[in-house]
Amino acid sequence: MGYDTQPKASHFVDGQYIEDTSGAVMEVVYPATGAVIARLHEATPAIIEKAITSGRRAQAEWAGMMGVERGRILRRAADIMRERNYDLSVLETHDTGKPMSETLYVDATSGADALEYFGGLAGSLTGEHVPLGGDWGYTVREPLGLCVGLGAWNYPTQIACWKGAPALACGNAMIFKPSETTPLCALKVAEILHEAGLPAGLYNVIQGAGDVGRALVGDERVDKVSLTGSVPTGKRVYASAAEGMKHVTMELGGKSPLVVFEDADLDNAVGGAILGNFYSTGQVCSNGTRVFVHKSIKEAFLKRLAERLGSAKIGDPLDETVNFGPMVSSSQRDIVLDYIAKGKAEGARLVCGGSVIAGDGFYIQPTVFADVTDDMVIAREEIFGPVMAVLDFEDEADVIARANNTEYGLSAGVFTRDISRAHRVIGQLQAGSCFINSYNDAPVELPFGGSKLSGVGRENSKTAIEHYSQLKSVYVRMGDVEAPF
Ligand SMILES: NC(=O)c1ccc[n+]([C@@H]2O[C@H](COP(=O)([O-])OP(=O)(O)OC[C@H]3O[C@@H](n4cnc5c(N)ncnc54)[C@H](O)[C@@H]3O)[C@@H](O)[C@H]2O)c1
Ligand SMILES: O=CCc1c[nH]cn1
Repeated sequence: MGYDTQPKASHFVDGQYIEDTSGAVMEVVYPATGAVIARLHEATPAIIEKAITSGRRAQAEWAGMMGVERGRILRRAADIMRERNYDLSVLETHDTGKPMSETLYVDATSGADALEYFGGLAGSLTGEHVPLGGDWGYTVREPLGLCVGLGAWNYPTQIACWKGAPALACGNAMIFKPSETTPLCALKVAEILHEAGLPAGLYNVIQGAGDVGRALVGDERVDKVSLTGSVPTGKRVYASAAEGMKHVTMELGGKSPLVVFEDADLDNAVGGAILGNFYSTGQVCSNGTRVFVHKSIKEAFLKRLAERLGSAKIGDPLDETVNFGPMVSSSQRDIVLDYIAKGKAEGARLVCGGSVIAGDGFYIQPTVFADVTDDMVIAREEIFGPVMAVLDFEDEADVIARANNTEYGLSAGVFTRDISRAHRVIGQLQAGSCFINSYNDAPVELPFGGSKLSGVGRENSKTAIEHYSQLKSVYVRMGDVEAPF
């Protein structure tokens, strides 16, 4: 069948596509060519109001349904997503520029995993019985109410599902606002959920940039906000949510360390560094962009890395043999080019890449800097593009201290054949999502999220249930009440 990149309308609210052409025009640009592939409108106050009122109305009934019934709908949506994986992957590629060699295996499939996993859990979200001598108590797990999801542009389908699936499983409604850069995929998630039987109003998608997000976060009828985005946005959204004492999940940025010891399997370590720096053209929050390599193997590591980067197939992301696509936008590419210039100016050694690739799309070469020192800007700030910084180390305690010397704490990885060292080092690294002899795996069964400035709360796994529900405690007295007077 194939999806049209121009959706029927900009927003999906109360079970149907709706439009309000008085909202500012948003042009959707295909990163591989620079062509405009859709025109949408930002949500107006009227659209925002409809999303909130329909969400609240629908949530009250949804919360009263049995968990297994809610779960059945989510699992049906997962099946539909898997059936439509090809078309969803083509759309994801148009939205983001990520190559089909990735989107076919990661995006809708990861979204379907979340729907399936939380659909499976929905029937088991119970409280507990607490014996209290002659009396007893019990807890009831209740939904939070109306949740708002705010998405980043790197994984539009995955983010829409990672937030929507646990929210709905717990009996909440969700209004999801995708990134203004990649607004197309979440509309398909909403369509599929409703096709699977989700009652109207429970998963509304509305479009817009920061202003629309701000209006949602500031509305007193919203009970929870889950943001995937940058640290500066996270600080603003967290502060605004705090005004209304709303629940929050913050999935923010990082500058994560990947430590390669001298006994590591070299090709596996190089593979991990490639996955942690160049997958999705480097636009992954958890990327291990500070690669600490033991001095004794540094040159061998760099040689093998340069060889393997030489075989990257850069090009049309719709060609399934291509494995490195464009950046999401020209402005993001400019940010990355600016960092590359800073790396050169600060005296880092450019091992490979460093330039744009001529043409209409937003391509840039996979770039590796060596001899990077801790104080350089490219070792301190999140670049969110295909730029790897390789730093030397010789001592375990020293590299742990240097790896932790950052305000971020999203991810960390270690490559070594010494299993004791692997666990000892990971145990001391300050990060929420860690990897041993691997990098960037994000299965739905494991919690995902950061510490320090990288975030609050966790997505995925049973832990996410804690972030989309709350417990009511009930004390039951079996005898008479003894009052003092
Ligand atoms: N930890 C994670 O899971 C994760 C995953 C993907 C991306 N990220 C991070 O996201 C960033 C890149 O994405 P981005 O550029 O889209 O992030 P961003 O912070 O610019 O925007 C994120 C979302 O917040 C919205 N927004 C912006 N200002 C707002 C405000 N004041 N109130 C409410 N909403 C507002 C945007 O419209 C967008 O939908 C990187 O820092 C990356 O590390 C984190
Ligand atoms: O971009 C961050 C979320 C993520 C990590 N791996 C896959 N998705």
